[in-house]
Amino acid sequence: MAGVVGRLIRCWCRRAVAGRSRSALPSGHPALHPGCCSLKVPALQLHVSKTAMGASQKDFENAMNQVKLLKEDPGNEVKLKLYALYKQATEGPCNTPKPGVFDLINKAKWEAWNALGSLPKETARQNYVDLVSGLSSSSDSSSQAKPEADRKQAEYETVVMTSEDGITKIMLNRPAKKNALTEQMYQEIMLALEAASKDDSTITVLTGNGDYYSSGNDLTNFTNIPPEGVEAKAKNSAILLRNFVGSFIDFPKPLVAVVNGPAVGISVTVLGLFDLVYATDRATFHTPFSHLGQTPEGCSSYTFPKIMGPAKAAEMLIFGKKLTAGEAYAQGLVTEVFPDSTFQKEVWTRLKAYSKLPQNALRISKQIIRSQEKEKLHAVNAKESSILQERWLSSECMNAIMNFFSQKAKL
Ligand SMILES: CCCCCCCCCC/C=C\CC(=O)SCCNC(=O)CCNC(=O)[C@H](O)C(C)(C)COP(=O)(O)OP(=O)(O)OC[C@H]1O[C@@H](n2cnc3c(N)ncnc32)[C@H](O)[C@@H]1OP(=O)(O)O
Repeated sequence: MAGVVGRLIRCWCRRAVAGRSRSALPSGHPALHPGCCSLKVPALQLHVSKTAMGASQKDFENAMNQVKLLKEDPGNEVKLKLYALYKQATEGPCNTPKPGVFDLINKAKWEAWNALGSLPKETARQNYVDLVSGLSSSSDSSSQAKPEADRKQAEYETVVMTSEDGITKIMLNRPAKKNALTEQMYQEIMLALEAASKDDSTITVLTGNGDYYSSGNDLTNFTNIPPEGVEAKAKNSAILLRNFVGSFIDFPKPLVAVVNGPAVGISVTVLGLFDLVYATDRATFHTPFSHLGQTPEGCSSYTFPKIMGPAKAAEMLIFGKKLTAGEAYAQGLVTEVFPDSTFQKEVWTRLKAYSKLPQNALRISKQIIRSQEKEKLHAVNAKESSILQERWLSSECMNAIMNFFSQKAKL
């Protein structure tokens, strides 16, 4: 553990001495880079959508996220199209000098972009959204060819995904670490939610294995600093956080938290985006953000004051007051509390009964309720993530993380 503390201190000092290092994200398209495969560049036949100029900035951002979740490599030709449309949509017509004849990769990218001529930004944005939507549906249909049960579990190491009786259960599975959320786990939860949104189940459940629901963000996430530096890490983490919370905001089916024990940090804040929260009476709800030099996420800066009123939300989110399950119920964060001895039995009996209700009616009712707020929630998510990106670089945050590891090292 002393090693971890040492690494943290070195990273922090490097940042202080070296000043601001640049982002690890390459310029150009955020997710796909045609340069890594073959260099054949076909003539680009760009399809101009019937609904040109209809895609909003949010549709565009969703499509960019969708690209990251594609299960199959779409190939060089498509990647070049995506790259070109992305550049056209964000920067307009190609405005950079043509790369030299031996700079094959950048030349291919430049030619793809340049081929779009003066295509309006809005049309490029719409074409990008259309192209991604086509890719997502074909990647879904090809993955459906595999037996669902095999496909589901084989993809995950940190969560267990099962489907039974119309209920898909996503179980956080690092009980020895109190289900602290590693970067891999954030990714796997997003993938699992994506799969659950498309499977034939009626209800999706998130729960934890062991005595904890989750102890929140795994603090060792702060110690894996890439060579690009701590700022690049913070930037990538803010993108990860935003995508993670976004997948709860956009989840289309009834989503239930089965809170089997204490919950900390981000595992608490996203509860405001669930449709039902069932808790054992052993559960507690704790958001020690200020203690960690951090600020609220998971849209809690918006959902908590709405759910429990600003005064109680402030006690939790600003001052880090830990709530018992009974208190969380009284404040509207929890739907119902069950005695620990009968928790699993009672909750699953209830959920099995709910899962027999007409599937489409449940889904549509959820969407009516949530759609009123979606735009707002995405805006709050973006703001919270960008504030945290700055916070993670603060000495308050770094010192708090070092304290956690120093305490452990002393034990
Ligand atoms: C810049 C990079 C960021 C990248 C992240 C991307 C997106 C993140 C966005 C969210 C940001 C923050 C939101 C939050 O979630 S803040 C809350 C963070 N969580 C905590 O502060 C909890 C820390 N843990 C504890 O206080 C205690 O462990 C506990 C949960 C109260 C349990 O105490 P205990 O005595 O019952 O058990 P303990 O022996 O401590 O734990 C068993 C082992 O598990 C390890 N562990 C538990 N929780 C965490 C954790 N959150 N991170 C890392 N490790 C954790 C603990 O260290 C023990 O390990 P070991 O057996 O000693 O090896």
